[in-house]
Amino acid sequence: MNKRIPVLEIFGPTIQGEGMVVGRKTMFVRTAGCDYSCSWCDSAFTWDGSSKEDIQQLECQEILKELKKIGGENFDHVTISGGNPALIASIDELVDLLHQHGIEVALETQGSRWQDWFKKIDDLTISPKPPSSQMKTNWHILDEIVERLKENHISLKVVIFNKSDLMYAEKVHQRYPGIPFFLQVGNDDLEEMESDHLALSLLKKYQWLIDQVVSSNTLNHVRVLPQVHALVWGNKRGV
Ligand SMILES: C[S@@+](CC[C@H](N)C(=O)[O-])C[C@H]1O[C@@H](n2cnc3c(N)ncnc32)[C@H](O)[C@@H]1O
Ligand SMILES: Nc1nc2[nH]cc(C(=O)O)c2c(=O)[nH]1
Ligand code: SF4
Ligand SMILES: [Mg+2]
Repeated sequence: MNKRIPVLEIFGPTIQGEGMVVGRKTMFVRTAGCDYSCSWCDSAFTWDGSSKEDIQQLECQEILKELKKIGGENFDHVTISGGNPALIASIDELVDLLHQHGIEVALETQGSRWQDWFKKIDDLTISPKPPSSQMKTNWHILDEIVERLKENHISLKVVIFNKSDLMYAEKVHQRYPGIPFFLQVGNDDLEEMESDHLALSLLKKYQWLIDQVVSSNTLNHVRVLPQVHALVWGNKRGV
């Protein structure tokens, strides 16, 4: 087994800008590689080859050292995202190491692959992909992942760009009614470098999404959120 983890960036402390622990002070570890290629991925550099020279193969001790170097004593929570961290078996050891140091661990993944170490994650977000992404959900795998995690602190988060994405979100929520459910504003302005312009357009999209959800009779026990980090810092990397 390869004990090293392909890491593209380590950053923070910042706040978790999305979903179930939004606002939580956290560090990020972003892994390289994804089994999907979503049309609107805001982290495409993790899988499209454009940053392949930045990938570092790190042991978990080295990751902890880098987290401490950047974050000092100013954090007690680490979010592992990607790419898809669920491709990497050796994250198991990283989760244990962080826990040994009193650090809580969150995970962002799309629900396409299972790892046994999911059971140890403190805040686990599963983000199945709607039609606008051009990806196809494997419902059998998703059913199994949700079933295995029913005792854990998990949530479902669907990014919304249009009405067919909303219909997909309704389907996901109806399929897993007991799981905390988040709808997230989609950002299709990934080239906008003027953060004020981006914030304005994202707020308009947030308003549209709220309007859609309040007028739905299937999306009742749900939460609607923007990507807070995109509102504050725009499309900047490493925040
Ligand atoms: C970059 S992904 C990495 C983790 C995992 N591959 C996944 O998709 O869940 C982290 C989160 O960002 C969301 N995301 C990616 N691109 C986005 C965009 N353009 N607008 C809004 N959310 C986006 C994903 O849906 C996911 O919830
Ligand atoms: N602040 C902040 N919050 C986030 N939540 C999920 C992120 C991700 O890219 O997975 C992300 C990110 O990149 N930055
Ligand atoms: S699954 Fe996540 S990282 Fe992979 S392409 Fe989609 S949004 Fe990007
Ligand atoms: Mg992101």
